[in-house]
Amino acid sequence: MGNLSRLLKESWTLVEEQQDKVAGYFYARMFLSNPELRNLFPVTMDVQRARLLGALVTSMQLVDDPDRSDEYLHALGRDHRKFHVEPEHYEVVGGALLEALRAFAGERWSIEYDQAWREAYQAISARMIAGAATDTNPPYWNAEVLTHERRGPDVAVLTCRPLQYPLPYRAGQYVSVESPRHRPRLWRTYSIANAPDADNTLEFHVRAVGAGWVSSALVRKVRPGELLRVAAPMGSMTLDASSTRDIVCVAGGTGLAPIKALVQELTRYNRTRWVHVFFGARDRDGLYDLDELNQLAARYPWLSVVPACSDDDGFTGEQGLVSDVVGRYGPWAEHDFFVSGSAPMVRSTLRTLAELQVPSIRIRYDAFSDG
Ligand SMILES: NC(=O)C1=CN([C@@H]2O[C@H](COP(=O)(O)OP(=O)(O)OC[C@H]3O[C@@H](n4cnc5c(N)ncnc54)[C@H](O)[C@@H]3O)[C@@H](O)[C@H]2O)C=CC1
Repeated sequence: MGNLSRLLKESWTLVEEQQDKVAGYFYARMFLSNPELRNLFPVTMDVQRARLLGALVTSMQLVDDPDRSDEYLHALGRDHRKFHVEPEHYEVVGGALLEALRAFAGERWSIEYDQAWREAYQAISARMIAGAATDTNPPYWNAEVLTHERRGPDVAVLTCRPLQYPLPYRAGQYVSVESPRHRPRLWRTYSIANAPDADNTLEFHVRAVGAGWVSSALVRKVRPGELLRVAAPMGSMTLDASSTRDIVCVAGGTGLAPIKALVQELTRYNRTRWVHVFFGARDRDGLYDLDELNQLAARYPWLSVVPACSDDDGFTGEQGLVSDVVGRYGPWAEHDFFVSGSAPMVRSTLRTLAELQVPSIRIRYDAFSDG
């Protein structure tokens, strides 16, 4: 670990347990010094509160890994154009962040820590600003909802189409989505569940969970004909067309979305790579897209699908967490992996794969937040 990243981690431990208060103070400072910034944020701040601070801290942790962070931060800068963020706003956010950290770290805060956060923030914001500046696309796309299908009490599969410009993306990537009618200024990330196609349709798989405000609106309120806003694509869980390795996809719940897009892309050119999809859900109803996956498997001989239920004794297929089920098959040492689901599901799957000696360089996944 480099010195900068050590200083950041060390100083973060001074405030980590008071994150909520740090976030509250951070926003208060920001809005006090620049009241016009308040309009960039949702009316109700509950959900937003931990977001910006959380994203800043995650970005800080990437400072040691310029290759990974460059691509990520350029994309994040492009994505932030949807908030109408201007370069000068970055300075205000940086100032408020430092004030909040200083206020809560107390006497143990040092000049060294102060400089480390300044330096890291400067590097991050420069890359985000550069990413935004080179983007010639609109800050977001207005997209009309075409179809909306409930697949169980909490899950919906919906499709939409950008109105004016096509949205360029790669299969496996994700975008932020806003419903201006039902949840103005609240954005939540979803993977696009289909590969890019000529009619520019985008498919999303959404589960309404707990405090997930945007997700509950997308499942329960949004109807065909309404407009959504969709921001710039992000994420690196994409296919390497030059690889000749066979593929294993591990999906938990609606984490199936990007896997479905990857499989669809493979149907266009794959002849030689075996593709195994493990699809885990709590119960049979949670296997909301299994019929379509089975139809694809019937049509493409290189595709196999293994469904698994973790909380359904009556299910006759595989039982258990999908992260364990994948470990019962194999051997997997020569495969490319794609993993998608909740953060705990991704962590458990990575542990299983590490035990099976799968080199981490062959595993692709994107960190995803719920909301
Ligand atoms: N909607 C989308 O476009 C995308 C969603 N995601 C994420 O996927 C998740 C899907 O959530 P739900 O559908 O509610 O799935 P869920 O929480 O019901 O889990 C489905 C299955 O995932 C596995 N799993 C869950 N927790 C696990 C753990 N701690 N260890 C090992 N395996 C575990 C189990 O096999 C379980 O049956 C969400 O966290 C969402 O953010 C990820 C990528 C895209």
